Amino acid sequence: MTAEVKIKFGCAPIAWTNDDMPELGSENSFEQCISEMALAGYTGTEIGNKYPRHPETLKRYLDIRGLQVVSAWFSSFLTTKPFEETKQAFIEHRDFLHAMGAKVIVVSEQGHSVQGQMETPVFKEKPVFTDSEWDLLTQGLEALGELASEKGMAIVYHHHMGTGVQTTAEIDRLMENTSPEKVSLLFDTGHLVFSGENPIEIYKKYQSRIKHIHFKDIREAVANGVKDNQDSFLVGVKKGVFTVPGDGMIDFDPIMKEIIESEYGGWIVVEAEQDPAKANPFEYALKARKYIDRLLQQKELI
Ligand SMILES: O=C1C[C@@H](O)[C@H](O)[C@@H](O)C1=O
Ligand SMILES: [Co+2]
Repeated sequence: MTAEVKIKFGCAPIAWTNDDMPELGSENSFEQCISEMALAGYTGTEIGNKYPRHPETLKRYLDIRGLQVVSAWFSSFLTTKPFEETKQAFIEHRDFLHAMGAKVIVVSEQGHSVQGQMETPVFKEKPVFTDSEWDLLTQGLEALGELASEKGMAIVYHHHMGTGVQTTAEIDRLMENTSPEKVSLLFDTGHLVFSGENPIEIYKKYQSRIKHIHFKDIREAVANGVKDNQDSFLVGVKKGVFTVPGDGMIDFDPIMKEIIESEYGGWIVVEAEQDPAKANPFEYALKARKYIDRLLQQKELI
């Protein structure tokens, strides 16, 4: 090794069983999922709906496979529900992740979100927050950030297709109106490129606040089709808009260069939801791991 790579690589279970559409991959078991992740060379995992929710039980399954919990998704409803409701659910989620040794908590605002709606065109009908909803969001996120820091953790905000924080302007507004001490950012390559944003620009601008990364690639023709046909986010996923890094339109080489130059020391999680009946999750997880290794080898980092 010629230089120190501080990045750790994890894999998301969504390629085996999709939490947004549990019928996708319902046949894949929890143990198959984590065994295949480990076999493909990952050391971290996020949490899916088949994972045991009891920390000691989950640890037993993961430890013997050399896996650790990196984070897990949390849906906030700061713009549509009383803060207390989000707060109670968040504390439960935080305490579980803390018991599992995770350092960051993925948060995404689902108030007015269309990401889970099968019939709603994702580009045309994504929500746009009003000024007062923005205030509820930014103040609520700062409060969640304070709750996270009570346990030495941080919240990482997940910009997402079909939500009120999707575009560059919306990410900018969120970052400008929240304190870096309380709200960090998750950088998801797939969502940025699908939305038409420039991932390098976002990475450069917010590298000091990016504490978690999701790597996914985009099948360009499918993404264009989703836009032209006015498909929903979920229909786009079923059609195969997402795939693993190295299999789509995104050039990860300059992205990896920025990440390495910024001395990023967190996790990069390969998260490429697609229909497991069409894209074997183990095969694709391995393909991504080999592609990432090739990128690091070209930079003489491994
Ligand atoms: O991080 C994520 C979690 C999923 O549930 C979501 O829909 C996916 O697209 C994603 O990026
Ligand atoms: Co993601």
